[in-house]
Amino acid sequence: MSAVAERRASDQTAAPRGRIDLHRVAKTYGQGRLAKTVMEDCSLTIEPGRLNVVIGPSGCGKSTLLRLIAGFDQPDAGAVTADGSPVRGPASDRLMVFQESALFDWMTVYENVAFALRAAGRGSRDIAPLAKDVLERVGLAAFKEKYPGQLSGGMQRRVELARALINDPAVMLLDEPFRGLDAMTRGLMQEYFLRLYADNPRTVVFVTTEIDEAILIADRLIILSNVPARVRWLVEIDLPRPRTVATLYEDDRANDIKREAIEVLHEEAMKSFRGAFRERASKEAVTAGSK
Ligand SMILES: Nc1ncnc2c1ncn2[C@@H]1O[C@H](COP(=O)(O)OP(=O)(O)OP(=O)(O)O)[C@@H](O)[C@H]1O
Repeated sequence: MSAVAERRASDQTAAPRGRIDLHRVAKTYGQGRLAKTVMEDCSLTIEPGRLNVVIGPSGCGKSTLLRLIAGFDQPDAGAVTADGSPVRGPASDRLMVFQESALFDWMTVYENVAFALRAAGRGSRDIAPLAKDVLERVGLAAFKEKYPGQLSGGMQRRVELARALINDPAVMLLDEPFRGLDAMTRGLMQEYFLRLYADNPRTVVFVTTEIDEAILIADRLIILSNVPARVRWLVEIDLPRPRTVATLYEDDRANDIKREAIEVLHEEAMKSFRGAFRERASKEAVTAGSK
């Protein structure tokens, strides 16, 4: 058993952690004429220990949803709770892995991974076996003395995953973690991620814009509407694991889910397109009127 999994197993008497509830959440950015309501009356329950994938039209509020759960932003109305307690700010129990690399360039891979535990006052003897374990799990044990700049994009993302995982958070929030990687590296990262998840299950909210990626990894697929975001469609992805891209291509149920999801996404994207068109037309009217 891995060092991280052992730590988790020793805590098995506790109730499962990592339940997230959003109750009628609203979020607006900006003020006055620049105000943009990104989320309105949005309710959602994320059950503990499941891999939830969130997908939706561009700019619909996917990152906002993660930021509210992480506690980086506060709702203007409604409530976000984690295990029944209001989310009032970031906590080590809810960790976010960002779209872009947030590694410290001046620290080695090992130092990056160990950083949060060191900052929390843990000693080297305590940290070393955990760091060794997570680095092995992401296939980077041989690279622990390298600096981020010496690694490929895929390797940097794996360091990010290791850095989040070593803290053993109840909830992991991943904001398009494989964005920008070439197709082959992305495929490998999905495999790494699924293996890591199988060994270290927990609540995951994973944002992606790729429907194939979503169906490959999800226990549950959540499609958000066009802005203001609400849950538009929620489906259990009850396909057997382990899954591979090749087996999903030939699976009727996977293809049905994909077809339906694409229809919903298309409808929502068209609303976004029409909304942007109307917004532009009304701005032009205001500009013309002020001349
Ligand atoms: N801090 C902010 N101030 C003003 N507007 C913001 C802010 N953060 C996000 N927005 C706007 O809110 C909307 C939703 O943003 P968000 O990043 O949550 O969407 P998204 O679905 O993750 O987008 P993408 O698919 O492009 O990653 C966008 O129009 C964005 O421009």
